[in-house]
Amino acid sequence: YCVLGFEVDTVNSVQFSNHTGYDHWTGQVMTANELHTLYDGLKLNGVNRYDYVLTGYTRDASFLEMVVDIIRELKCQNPNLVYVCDPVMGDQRNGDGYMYVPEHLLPVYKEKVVPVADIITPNQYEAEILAGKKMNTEKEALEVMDLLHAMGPETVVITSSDLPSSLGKDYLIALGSLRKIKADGTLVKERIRMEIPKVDAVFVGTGDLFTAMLLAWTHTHPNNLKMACEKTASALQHIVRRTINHARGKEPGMWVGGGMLGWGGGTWDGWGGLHCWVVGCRVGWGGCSAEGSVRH
Ligand SMILES: Nc1ncnc2c1ncn2[C@@H]1O[C@H](COP(=O)(O)OP(=O)(O)O)[C@@H](O)[C@H]1O
Ligand SMILES: Cc1ncc(COP(=O)(O)O)c(C=O)c1O
Repeated sequence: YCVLGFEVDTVNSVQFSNHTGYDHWTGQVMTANELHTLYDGLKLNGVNRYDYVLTGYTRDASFLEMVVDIIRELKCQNPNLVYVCDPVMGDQRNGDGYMYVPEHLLPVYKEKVVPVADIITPNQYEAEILAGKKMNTEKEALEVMDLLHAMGPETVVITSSDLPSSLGKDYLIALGSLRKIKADGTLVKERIRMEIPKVDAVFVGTGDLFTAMLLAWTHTHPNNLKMACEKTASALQHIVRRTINHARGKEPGMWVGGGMLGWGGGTWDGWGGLHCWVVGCRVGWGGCSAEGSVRH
């Protein structure tokens, strides 16, 4: 199907009853073999040419390694392919970080996946464990982003952090960094900081949604990370506000959960012709979350 002008092929990396923030969850984790089988089908039909690949939540190390093999092959098919990786591993609550996927995935992300990624979207905790360095100040955050660039990706966006905001404690900080070596050898560097008004609730799936939106907006604004991030954050802000209003009974007529969140204004039609492969979307029901939106 076609969303925001992208024709998207989705592959489940897991199929769970609900997201793992619930007390219980059941379902299947897809294996490397199963992914390979699907990819083989695409190859046999000669339809394995993509403009973008986006990966998210995964629990299986060999699956991740297979993703890397496939990315390499897809990049041979299309050298301009952009791989957008959300290294979904964990989060922090009240300053304490924790992993919600098996710990042995970290070295696979570090040594194999991040090096082939063009854009990565870790949260603060994920950025810190990938770089092996804490970020307590903005200066340290810039150093962490430089360490992540050195691992491979041209674009690093830290989707949320608890760095202090000059606007007060009701704002969360997101940071972005674009580091590009142009054909003539000059280094282009763009750093951005966004202060995002906090909604007093915990959302699951917003990181996934952020990554999907960033993919779409960096396509429209390939050399303007600020613009791409602003448009991404704007959509997120609309969606979390509508979600919380709905959850509190203030907004009628909208579905929450199961993949039917409304968009907060703007028209994104008519981009046409792009082909994108999303690995790692999830199907979930119930709760106050934005999870369906990742299926873009
Ligand atoms: N409580 C919140 N209030 C406002 N915006 C939020 C909130 N939680 C998440 N977001 C939005 O979702 C984006 C992704 O944040 P988050 O879900 O914390 O990332 P991750 O899932 O990678 O940890 C943020 O940049 C912000 O735009
Ligand atoms: C199945 C699944 N996918 C993805 C995520 C990541 O969610 P977020 O987008 O908030 O980082 C989680 C977090 O619990 C999850 O359980």
